[in-house]
Amino acid sequence: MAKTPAPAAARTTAKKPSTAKSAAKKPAPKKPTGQKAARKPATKKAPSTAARAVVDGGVGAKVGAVPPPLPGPPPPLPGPPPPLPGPPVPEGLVIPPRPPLPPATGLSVAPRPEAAAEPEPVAAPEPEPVVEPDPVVEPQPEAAVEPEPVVEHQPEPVVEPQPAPAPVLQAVVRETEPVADPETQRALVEPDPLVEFEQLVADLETGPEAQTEPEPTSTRVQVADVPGAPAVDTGASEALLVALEPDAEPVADAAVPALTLQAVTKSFGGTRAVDRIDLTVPAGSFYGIVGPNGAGKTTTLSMIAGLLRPDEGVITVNGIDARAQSTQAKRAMGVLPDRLRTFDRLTGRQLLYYYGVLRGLPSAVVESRIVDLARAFDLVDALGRSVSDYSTGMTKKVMLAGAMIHSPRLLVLDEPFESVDPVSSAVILDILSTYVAHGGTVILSSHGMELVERVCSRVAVLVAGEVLAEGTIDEVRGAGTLQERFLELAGGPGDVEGLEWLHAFSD
Ligand SMILES: Nc1ncnc2c1ncn2[C@@H]1O[C@H](COP(=O)(O)OP(=O)(O)OP(=O)(O)O)[C@@H](O)[C@H]1O
Repeated sequence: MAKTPAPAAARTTAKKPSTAKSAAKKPAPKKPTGQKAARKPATKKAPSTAARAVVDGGVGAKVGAVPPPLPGPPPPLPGPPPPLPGPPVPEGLVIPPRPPLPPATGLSVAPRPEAAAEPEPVAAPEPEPVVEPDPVVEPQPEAAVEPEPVVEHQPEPVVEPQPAPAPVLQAVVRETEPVADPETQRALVEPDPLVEFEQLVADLETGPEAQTEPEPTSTRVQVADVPGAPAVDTGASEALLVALEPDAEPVADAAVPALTLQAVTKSFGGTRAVDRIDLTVPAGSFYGIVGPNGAGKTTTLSMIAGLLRPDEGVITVNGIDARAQSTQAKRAMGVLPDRLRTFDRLTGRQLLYYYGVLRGLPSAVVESRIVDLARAFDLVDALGRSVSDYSTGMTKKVMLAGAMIHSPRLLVLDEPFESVDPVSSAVILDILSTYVAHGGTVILSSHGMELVERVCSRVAVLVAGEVLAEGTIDEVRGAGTLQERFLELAGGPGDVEGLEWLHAFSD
């Protein structure tokens, strides 16, 4: 097909893109299965004195040497275990007000039956059990202070009570460990403290307007069935949009772009991932970033989201310098990161609750929005399950829901439609389009040229870290399609010569 040159209107960089393809990214790390180590039997009975003597090879290990039963009352159970070691709380962390704990959640640190039965007399003094009936002497102090039962059973009561807000917070803090895992946290390759958790914690400082946000009167629209997919509640998306309509508070200056990047640069070692790019995303626009693998899309979006720090350049969000006033900038954003890193040992409901309360929303508002989001994203039946057991598409949907729950003005979405089924994609598109129509701004990356062409108002073509074309869809694609223009800018398909061996089958 003949290639049509881009119109002059499009801001198209004349330079020829590098034909060298960037190295493919490492495959996403396998999701943890969340299995726990098998517990050892909880009630391990202490052997009798004689039996211990046999086991220990002690002298006089004869059956007949079993002493008579103790005359006195049974020794008291060891006291309650020491308090649970608290998770490290980041400095400055302010835990939002929590609703009262539900009854019988198992969160209590009172001694559990297993812990009480656990006292294995490791080195109990044996000498005179009969003449020493004093129950104070008999209980083994080792068992009383042994921390093992506490540590071993600790995770269960935290995760089990699904609708309980308090366990959510506790589990969340504990789940910060994976964030520091170098295998799964590419963003942590550099010594940048701005990780997602910090971002969310910083959002605890959310202003009073969010704290006092009234419960939205979520007009539940009844299900308007999607043909062929009655399970998806598209009506919920409308109800959701009532709740998620971007903050009605007017921006100081409507002419202020939702997002700007000026000469933003990022290198990883010798790899210049983003090379002095300039972008302006008008408020209320649906903005697409496209580019081949390794072009720098994720790096760009991660810098916008505050997950990576630019080496150079300035990013503003609603006119706010994202570096100088990072908390305010982050408060205005909802982020779907490229890799589905999240606290996946929580259930979907817990995760969404966590997203909401860390954004400063009142508990009742969060719970109401969870209902709306779950219906819109077809996650109602999955809310009670651990996110680690979700499919990739389900995980993406619950994280997208979490990005929206505080109705931010700007959504930064890295490949939001990847792995999502067509029906859910249609619902998400519907939600996002209406969100933009109500004044919200979406910036997303995608490999779907047809989708970008259809839904985005503006697009930037990023190749080898540089913006080679930017403008409205019509400006960038010219007389052809966006796909044709993309291939022209990205250097066309790779060279398939040399693969003839593939056609000479090995069997
Ligand atoms: N943490 C990192 N450490 C080292 N190199 C990195 C890191 N992150 C990105 N890169 C490199 O930066 C370049 C841009 O990567 P990036 O992930 O931004 O591309 P992308 O356009 O999102 O690609 P894709 O379409 O495959 O998702 C690539 O060469 C990549 O290998």
